[in-house]
Amino acid sequence: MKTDNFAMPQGVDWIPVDTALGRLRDILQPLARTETLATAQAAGRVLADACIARRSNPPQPNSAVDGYGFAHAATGDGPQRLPLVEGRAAAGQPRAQPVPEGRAIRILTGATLPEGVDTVVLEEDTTIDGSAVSFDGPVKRGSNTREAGEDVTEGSPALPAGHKLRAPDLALLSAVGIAHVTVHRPLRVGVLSTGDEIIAAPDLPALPHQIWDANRPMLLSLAAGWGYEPVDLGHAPDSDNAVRERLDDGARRADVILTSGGASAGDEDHVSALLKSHGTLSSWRIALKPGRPLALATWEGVPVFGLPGNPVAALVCSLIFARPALSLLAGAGWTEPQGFAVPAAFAKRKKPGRREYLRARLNAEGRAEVFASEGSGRISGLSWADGLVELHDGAAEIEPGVPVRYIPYASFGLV
Ligand SMILES: Nc1nc2c(c(=O)[nH]1)N[C@H]1C(S)=C(S)[C@@H](COP(=O)(O)OP(=O)(O)OC[C@H]3O[C@@H](n4cnc5c(N)ncnc54)[C@H](O)[C@@H]3O)O[C@H]1N2
Ligand code: MOO
Repeated sequence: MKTDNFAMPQGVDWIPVDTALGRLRDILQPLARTETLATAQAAGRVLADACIARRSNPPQPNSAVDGYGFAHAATGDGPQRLPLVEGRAAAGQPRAQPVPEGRAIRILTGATLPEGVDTVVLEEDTTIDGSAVSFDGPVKRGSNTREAGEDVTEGSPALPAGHKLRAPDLALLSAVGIAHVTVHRPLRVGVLSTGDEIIAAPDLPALPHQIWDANRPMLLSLAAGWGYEPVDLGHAPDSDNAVRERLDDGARRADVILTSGGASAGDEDHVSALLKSHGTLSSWRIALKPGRPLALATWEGVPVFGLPGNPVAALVCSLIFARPALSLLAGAGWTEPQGFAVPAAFAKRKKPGRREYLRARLNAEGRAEVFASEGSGRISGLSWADGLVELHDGAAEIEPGVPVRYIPYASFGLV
């Protein structure tokens, strides 16, 4: 981190979402640990260095189709008839002898163009009579061929540092001869739940006043889905010592810690209290619904995101704040979710002052419908939804048909 705390400038009270995001982006820096992996094993990892093409793709000019190759110079308008040379050129079986001007050769897709061939005519556009191929001219010079390096040239960057490797990237790197890549080590994301009412797992008995931990499995799974190493820090009751012990454990085993619960300023909000007494807490009151309280701190130098306890707020805060922040820490840079304007299937009057995220999904007409309740404890709405509708900070009068910004879960890397 560039500074050891997340303090907002003096006088900032309710923090607009964009200000909070800008602040996080300024404060956080990538963690430097890297390792070298075989390209084939590196899917999901983030490149620490640019990958420079060891050779061009394609390495040599070749044919894009099955057909007949020849020198363009010997052809013209109208019917063409070129005698065929013996043999053929096929992928992996290059032809050593040149093709004389005025003659043609049988050539297959992917075959290196033999010397003397710069143009290929598609098999379906030809007729063969004995030892000659006929077709209608004119044929464009270079047609149905692929130039050496037309895709990637040797020595050029095939992929930049910070790129997260996906399946197609393994194809590209392999094609240009890159067998090993230097990648960031996966970010270790510690997840801790807090609260006296929380029972660690649903296979344990719970009294009526107790609830099973819903946030921890959700956050661990989010971290894993984003390509990080989830580190389960368990659950701590509302006691300074218990929370302290878990945070110490987290600082040893994780690069960043997500806690949930105890983030606001109530009597039992031990996470805030403890982080504050440790000296590096900034409690951000964000102009956001749901997810108003967000505690940001460092514990033994490890960034801690104190997410609100309500599961809906915990998820929204994770998607909006933790996701881009973790991406930056992991070396993949800041990320913005991709949203789409779609007509609303609902009506809502919104007051100015807070940005709102509504649990949403697209109906059969491609309109965004929203979950019946905005209650921050209504976990079922998170499962009902396939994404979020984002309502900007100002006032809004939404009627059915009015365009709204819909962000699918998939745009948040939530699958
Ligand atoms: N006086 C005020 N009270 C509250 C405010 C406020 O600004 N002033 N903000 C409200 C909002 S908004 C939220 S969100 C919550 C956030 O509170 P905490 O982060 O301190 O969370 P808790 O009080 O510990 O829990 C809130 C709620 O969530 C349940 N919970 C907590 N952890 C889990 C878990 N792991 N799995 C399932 N459910 C969990 C907890 O039982 C509570 O019902 O504060 C409001 N109050
Ligand atoms: O963050 Mo709270 O859940 O907005 O309601």
